[in-house]
Amino acid sequence: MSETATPAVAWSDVDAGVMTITLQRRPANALGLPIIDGLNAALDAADADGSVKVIVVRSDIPGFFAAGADIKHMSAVDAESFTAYGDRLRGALNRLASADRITIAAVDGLALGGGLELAMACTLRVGGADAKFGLPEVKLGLIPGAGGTQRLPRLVGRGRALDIMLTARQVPADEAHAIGLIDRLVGAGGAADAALALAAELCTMSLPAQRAVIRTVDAAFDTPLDEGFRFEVAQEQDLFESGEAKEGITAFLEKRTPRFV
Ligand SMILES: CCCCCCCCCCCCC/C=C/C(=O)SCCNC(=O)CCNC(=O)[C@H](O)C(C)(C)COP(=O)(O)OP(=O)(O)OC[C@H]1O[C@@H](n2cnc3c(N)ncnc32)[C@H](O)[C@@H]1OP(=O)(O)O
Repeated sequence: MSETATPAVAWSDVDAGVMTITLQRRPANALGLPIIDGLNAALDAADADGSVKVIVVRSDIPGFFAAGADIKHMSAVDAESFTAYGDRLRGALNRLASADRITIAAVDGLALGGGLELAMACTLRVGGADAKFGLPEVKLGLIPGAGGTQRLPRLVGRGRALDIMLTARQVPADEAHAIGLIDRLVGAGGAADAALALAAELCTMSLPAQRAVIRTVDAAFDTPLDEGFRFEVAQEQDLFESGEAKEGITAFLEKRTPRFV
């Protein structure tokens, strides 16, 4: 089937607070404009629907989550276009990273270059045992220019990040889980189902409280400790005065499941 017949990105209706975004651009989910624009369209749909609490990003291409920026297109653009297209890719990934909801990358197969940078822009990562991860840009004379040099060290530490980026090697899923690059390791081919199960579990909690946890944890990487403690207290205070905390505390005392918004 031609690429034009099948959109590069599809997204589901919202099911109990969960939206699934599926990357389906053959042959390798190369991150060219079809995927960049499709990802933005999917995020527009999520923003338009106030009921989305968790987004799962998965691939429908066997063997690939996403193989990175589109090298075929890269060979055909000049420096100005390279930067312009790069800005569009970076914009889409940063929009994913700042989505006002939890995002989970479900990785079966290869997540390389911009494909891993897309996964690292998500809140959490679930990897199947057959998944492999890498930032091989130095093989192309480039660097991971869609957030990889900033997000990978924050996830795995400076030394491991340099090892992965300087050697351009592919990191198997069990190692990726051991070093903190992925958060859940499941059976081969099982990442999407496991991510959806995790999403359902997350949807039973308070999203405003989860957003505050993400904000305060992310602040820890760029904030002196005392300032971070103050930020944490301020977040806690705001939540305690919110209806969410009142519902959560009341539900506990009434021995029932909280009904969060
Ligand atoms: C209009 C938009 C323009 C976009 C371009 C400009 C954007 C600029 C962005 C700025 C940079 C941001 C930072 C990100 C940078 C990157 O991500 S650079 C790319 C990093 N990724 C890689 O280096 C991986 C390249 N691929 C491979 O190494 C191998 O393909 C593989 C993944 C290891 C699989 O190997 P194998 O099983 O042998 O299969 P292949 O035959 O090699 O591949 C199958 C088909 O898939 C195509 N393909 C694979 N990767 C890409 C890719 N990244 N871009 C485009 N196409 C890719 C490959 O060409 C094969 O296609 P066919 O030959 O047509 O079958």
